[in-house]
Amino acid sequence: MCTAATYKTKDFYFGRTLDYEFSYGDEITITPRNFPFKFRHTNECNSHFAMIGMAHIADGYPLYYDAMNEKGLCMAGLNFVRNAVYFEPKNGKENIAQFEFIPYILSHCDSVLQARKKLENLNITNTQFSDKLPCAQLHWIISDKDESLTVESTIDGLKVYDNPVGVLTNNPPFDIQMFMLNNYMSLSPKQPENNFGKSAELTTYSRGMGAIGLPGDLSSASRFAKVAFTKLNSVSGDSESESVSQFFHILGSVDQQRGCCEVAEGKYEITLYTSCCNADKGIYYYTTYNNHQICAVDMHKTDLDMAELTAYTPITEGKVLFQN
Ligand SMILES: C[C@H](CCC(=O)NCCS(=O)(=O)O)[C@H]1CC[C@H]2[C@@H]3[C@H](O)C[C@@H]4C[C@H](O)CC[C@]4(C)[C@H]3C[C@H](O)[C@]12C
Repeated sequence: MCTAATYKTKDFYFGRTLDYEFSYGDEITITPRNFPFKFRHTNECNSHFAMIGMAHIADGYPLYYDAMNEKGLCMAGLNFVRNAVYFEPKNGKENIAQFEFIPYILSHCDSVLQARKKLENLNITNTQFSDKLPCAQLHWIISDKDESLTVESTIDGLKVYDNPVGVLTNNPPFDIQMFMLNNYMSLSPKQPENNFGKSAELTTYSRGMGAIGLPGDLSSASRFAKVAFTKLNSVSGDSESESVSQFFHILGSVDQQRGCCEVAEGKYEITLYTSCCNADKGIYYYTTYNNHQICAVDMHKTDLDMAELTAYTPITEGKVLFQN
């Protein structure tokens, strides 16, 4: 399972948890402006916006899971198993292979508005990166400081939804996830009033009772409601450290601990990493399952006019800071 969220203070933040039972070999990858993107079915692009994000690099190509570009446009792919359908290339369409979708949008678009235009004529194709890497079944969130979209390629074609809550998890399809939020509209960070019945003498015996009914399990529908409630009610200072700290707390509300989600005999899905992009500053923050120290890579500390990728292996072991 995975969860993505946005957050706005002085700057705009975007990130995701990557929940899975194994890693493909992830690297924080900077694609500079002159890296040649040889798209499979459309014109190659040798000069474009630079981007940074988490990717698996295969044959020198950045297979991004989530990323932002230098203009502050952000995007993440999350599992959408059994619902994602990709098509053969179609005449008259901009045909983009599933694995090219993040690089294509982030190299060409400076905003969600521009991405929306690109999506009007886009067909996500079932072209595999290689025999060893079949198509991942995903749907996507595309965000900037002003708005978010959800993109789903299904049997009915490409669907583009406004995403007013700025969150995404996995199944069911996005319109159903949004509809199910109706069930939670009476939840509140404030203590509840007794609306149950006048004759029942009910008291608030604990703090936090306004959100009783907010799900806490790890299913995708439950994480959607949990993280949306947490994000929409989040309060923090607007400094970089307060904002980043709060962002990790928002996604921490749907963190997956080893042992709670068994996917095969003795195999468990865990939060392999959590990312937080400062989309205004081009900084990619992350933590990993065993490293809670927030680490960061700043895209502007590399030469963005190069043609070669720069990759950083995530620091996966944490250190305890003894004070005595
Ligand atoms: C496994 C990841 C999604 C995690 C997730 O959503 N888990 C939820 C599990 S569940 O549904 O709720 O059961 C996805 C996100 C991005 C994916 C990767 C990216 O799409 C880039 C390439 C694409 C290639 O086609 C396959 C390898 C790959 C390197 C993908 C491997 C894997 O499918 C990734 C890493």
